[in-house]
Amino acid sequence: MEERNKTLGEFIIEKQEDFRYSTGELSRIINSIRLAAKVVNYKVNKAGLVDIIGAAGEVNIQGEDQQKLDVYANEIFIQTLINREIVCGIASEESDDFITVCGSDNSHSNKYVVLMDPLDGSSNIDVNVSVGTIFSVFRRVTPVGTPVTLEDFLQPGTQQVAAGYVIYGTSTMLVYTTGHGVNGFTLNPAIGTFYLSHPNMKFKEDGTIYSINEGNYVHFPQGVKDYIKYCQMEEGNRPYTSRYIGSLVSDIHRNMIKGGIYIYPTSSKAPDGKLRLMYECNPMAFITEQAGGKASDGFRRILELKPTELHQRVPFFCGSKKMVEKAEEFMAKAESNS
Ligand SMILES: O=P(O)(O)OC[C@H]1O[C@](O)(COP(=O)(O)O)[C@@H](O)[C@@H]1O
Ligand SMILES: [Mg+2]
Ligand SMILES: [Mg+2]
Repeated sequence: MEERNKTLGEFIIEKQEDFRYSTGELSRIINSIRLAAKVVNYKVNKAGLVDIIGAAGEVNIQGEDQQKLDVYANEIFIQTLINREIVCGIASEESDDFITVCGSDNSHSNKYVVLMDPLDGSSNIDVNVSVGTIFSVFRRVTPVGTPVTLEDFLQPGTQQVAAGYVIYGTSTMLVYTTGHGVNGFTLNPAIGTFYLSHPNMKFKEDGTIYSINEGNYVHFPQGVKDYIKYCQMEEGNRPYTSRYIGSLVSDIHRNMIKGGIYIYPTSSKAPDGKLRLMYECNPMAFITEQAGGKASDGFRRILELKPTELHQRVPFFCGSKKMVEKAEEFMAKAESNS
């Protein structure tokens, strides 16, 4: 069958042997994410019609006003994973603590935990701009048959067995890796099937797009200010193009296809940065590296950071390898001059 016409289901069955742990559980997790994404997509596409825009009236553990779609997406993904009894634990941006999934036989027999940002880009919901979902999968480290512990979640990103994102944009796509490259599937809404539309996705080694919220310029570290000025200088293929959607998934997806860098640095307003290591930076870093790009906190490889808290934030530099390396040069130079 022509590669592009392959469905996600056919792809998973064929690649079964590619999974780092060739077990049906991992493919069933990806399939469950697919099913939940279709349900969320239905609402996202009709947000204005079905009154799922606006604030839900609660503040989440991040101290952010939860949007109705944050809450809805969180419930759909969590319930789907629980009902299909394929994971032993779930952590979410929208849930204070991790969720233990013991199974109907109370056996805690499953081997994988899923961490997720159920709705990424919340500020875009009310203005009809693309949003996403991000997920990360680890194999538990405590004994199967016992309740999961925080230790099963707080693993360095290098231990991920799968990671992916859904982008609810001009089309809905599921992009994921199991450690053997990155593949993108586009939903055909007429029949509700995802088709392999972007096989073996790769980051261009260099690029001319930089994505950063320049409104915070005055609050940025000197190295970031110096890199922004570098991007804006008239020299060679610069000035670069500035593109910032305000949805991590969308900005990184575009930069992967066109070449570019996304930066969410520390600032006097966000001393650790804004993005969360466990369910935003780790999964996007795994995908980025699998696509030949680079992801760091400006100094250290994201995937090697040892997590200490479920919702911890880190600075995030992610994208085309040469662009991230150039930004890291400016960070190191500013550090040595300080
Ligand atoms: O509005 P800011 O501060 O530039 O932050 C935008 C960033 O915040 C986020 O929306 C954070 O994700 P959530 O929407 O899941 O909280 C990213 O998707 C996006 O890149
Ligand atoms: Mg997010
Ligand atoms: Mg979110």
